[in-house]
Amino acid sequence: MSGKANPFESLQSQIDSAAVHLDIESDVLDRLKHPERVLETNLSIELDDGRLERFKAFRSQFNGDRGPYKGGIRYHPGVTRDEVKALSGWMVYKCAVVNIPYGGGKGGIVIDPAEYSASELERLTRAFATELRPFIGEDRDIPAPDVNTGQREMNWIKDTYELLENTTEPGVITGKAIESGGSEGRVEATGRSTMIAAREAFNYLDKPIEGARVAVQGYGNAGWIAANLLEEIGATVVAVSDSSGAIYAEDGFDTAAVKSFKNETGTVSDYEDADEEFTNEDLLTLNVDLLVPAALENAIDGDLAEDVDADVIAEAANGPLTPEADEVLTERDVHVIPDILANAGGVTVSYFEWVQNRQRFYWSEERVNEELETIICNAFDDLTSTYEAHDIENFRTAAYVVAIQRVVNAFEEGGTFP
Ligand SMILES: NC(=O)C1=CN([C@@H]2O[C@H](COP(=O)(O)OP(=O)(O)OC[C@H]3O[C@@H](n4cnc5c(N)ncnc54)[C@H](O)[C@@H]3O)[C@@H](O)[C@H]2O)C=CC1
Ligand SMILES: O=C(O)CCC(=O)C(=O)O
Repeated sequence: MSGKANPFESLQSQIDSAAVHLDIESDVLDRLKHPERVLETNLSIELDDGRLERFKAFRSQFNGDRGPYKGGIRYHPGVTRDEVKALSGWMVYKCAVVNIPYGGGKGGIVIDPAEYSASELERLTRAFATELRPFIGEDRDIPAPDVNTGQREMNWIKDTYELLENTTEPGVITGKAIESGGSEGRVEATGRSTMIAAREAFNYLDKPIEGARVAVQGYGNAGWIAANLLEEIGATVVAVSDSSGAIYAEDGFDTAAVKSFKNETGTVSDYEDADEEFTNEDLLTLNVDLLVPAALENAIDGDLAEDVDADVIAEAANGPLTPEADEVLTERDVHVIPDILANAGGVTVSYFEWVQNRQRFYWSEERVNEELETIICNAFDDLTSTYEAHDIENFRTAAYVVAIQRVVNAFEEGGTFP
């Protein structure tokens, strides 16, 4: 996690901004701002050289009013208890804004996975799955991938859970490999919803997406797919970055070629067809039509927001803007498509995966993408009609108004979503 803002306080401030537009009792509001429970555990595993090492891990279950807790597991040295709490809260409102029947959860292990072997990571992941076992289940809490985790880790968790429970329950986790019960389209889903949300926003704002100049911060699962699909619909991706630095091409990148280069070398820096290399800060303040932060929280704070030179920001990452940045950008008339909508494709296709697992009936990629398109477009329409009807200051607050109302309705109806 970069920057100084505490992401849990950012979440609470986003909820407060929306509550102004809603008629919610203060005790109910207070409940919406705190996790129901947080598991904190120490995982000791044997390293390849025989030593033991201890890793701190968390799982936060924020709110289950609309269904089982749902959300990814992150492996990163910057993971903290408050970060996991914030990420689990964002999941609650994300699932509500796209209207899928889940609450929100999130987990993390404090580790730089690049420093460990595959067998060490497997032992650690299986140890975490063993700790999580009593708290998860297809109707209880359903983890998924996030930063530095993917199909491999999800398969290890599923396998450990099923061995311990002596059952077959692929819906206990999503983001699995296809052969283990994963869904077509899940790997691409986060970047796909970012593209759809950006396309809808440009349409709403009467700006052409064809030829729009795009900068993407973070070239992992979410960022590279968003870049690739935006290129596919005619935008020009002029800048991309990862933790090693940023690169620029005036006429736009062949995003798939940059990805192949990153796969080979581990970074986007030194990519031969770039016009220039610069810093991540330069990328965030580049003159573009669309900026896509797709790395970590707090990428843009209030000071940096003064220098942002984009018309629209689509948040593929969770929490990339601080509340101060939001204030500055609203003032400057920069439209921000919030994370809880822009990156909701990931959890939406996780929902499709869970449905397919439970029915033991698997969909084509075409069907997955069509259903995803419908859900994200409907959510964008809900957002903009609320934005207009209540004369709300920005898209983020409008999204929270829609989402909070749905959570409160479920709570007041006295139980979980069917
Ligand atoms: N994977 C998923 O399904 C979903 C991911 N997200 C969010 O998207 C964001 C990225 O996640 P993934 O793409 O899955 O992770 P990832 O691990 O595949 O990629 C992260 C990328 O960010 C880069 N990065 C890290 N720090 C950076 C910095 N300071 N400046 C520039 N680049 C930096 C890394 O080098 C890497 O390219 C996170 O906020 C995550 O929570 C949100 C919804 C679903
Ligand atoms: O696929 C999921 O269940 C959750 C993905 C996730 O962690 C997120 O949307 O931030």
